[in-house]
Amino acid sequence: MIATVPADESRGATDGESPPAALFTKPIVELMSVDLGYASASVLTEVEISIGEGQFWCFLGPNGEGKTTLIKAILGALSPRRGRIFRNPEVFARGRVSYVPQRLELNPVLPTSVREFILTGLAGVRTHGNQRQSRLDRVLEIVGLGASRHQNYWTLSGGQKQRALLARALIRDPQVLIVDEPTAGLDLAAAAAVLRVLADMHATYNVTIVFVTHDLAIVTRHATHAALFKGGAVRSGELADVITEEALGHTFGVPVPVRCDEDGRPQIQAACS
Ligand SMILES: Nc1ncnc2c1ncn2[C@@H]1O[C@H](COP(=O)(O)OP(=O)(O)OP(=O)(O)O)[C@@H](O)[C@H]1O
Repeated sequence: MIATVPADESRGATDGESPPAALFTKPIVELMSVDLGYASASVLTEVEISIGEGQFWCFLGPNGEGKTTLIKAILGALSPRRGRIFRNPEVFARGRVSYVPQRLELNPVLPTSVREFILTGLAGVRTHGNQRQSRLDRVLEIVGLGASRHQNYWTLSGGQKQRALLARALIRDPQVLIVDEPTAGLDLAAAAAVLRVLADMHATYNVTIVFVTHDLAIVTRHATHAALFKGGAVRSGELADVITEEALGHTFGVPVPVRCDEDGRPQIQAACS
């Protein structure tokens, strides 16, 4: 696990007993006593969350509780009404954060091949020589859309569109990938394909993942950390500290039986009768 230090402390250790400096990575993003809202409407208050390098976060909670609002604040698209947000400049200033939205608001009348669509993800990224092509080939292979590269994006199935959206995010070579309900509405195989890509990005390339989902099975299987959204409050931290019967019951208003496996990882017990 990667420990975090407050944003204003410098990296590295000075005494011989300390762990390697790499363990003291600054947070990618940290919110301190942050309030968020729109016009006169308050959505979240007193948010405290610290997202570190290589962590896999799941944001979980009923509809309309502020998950997307927090993502907007993390991305800098919504200013806090109160409190402070630290964004690690080594990550944010270099454009190494990719966001996959829930839906894409584009005009379907525009003819766009899958290839052209994915390449729009390189906007603002300097590439040299044949880097664009090699990046494109790589992400098409990762998401399994190589054979569809010349197809019209708008004729793809829902699952394929979701994978193209993911490829458009991956082509920036992100250090942080923020995905808003990428498996919603997908069949089991399509959802599994998207999840495989995210899990592989996390495990193989140490990409930090922030994943909004309503699926508890995904949370207990993949997350290292979780944030629960309810009534304007966010409860965040390591998975075992957050995914408890008490916290899930409070968040969803129904009992959710939780047991821990031998590694202390929370598991949701199936509700079979
Ligand atoms: N641009 C906006 N202007 C005003 N209110 C907004 C705006 N965007 C969101 N809201 C409101 O903020 C609240 C939180 O919305 P948000 O989209 O963050 O919730 P969410 O947890 O992501 O929901 P869902 O699970 O349905 O995607 C809702 O009451 C919503 O109506």
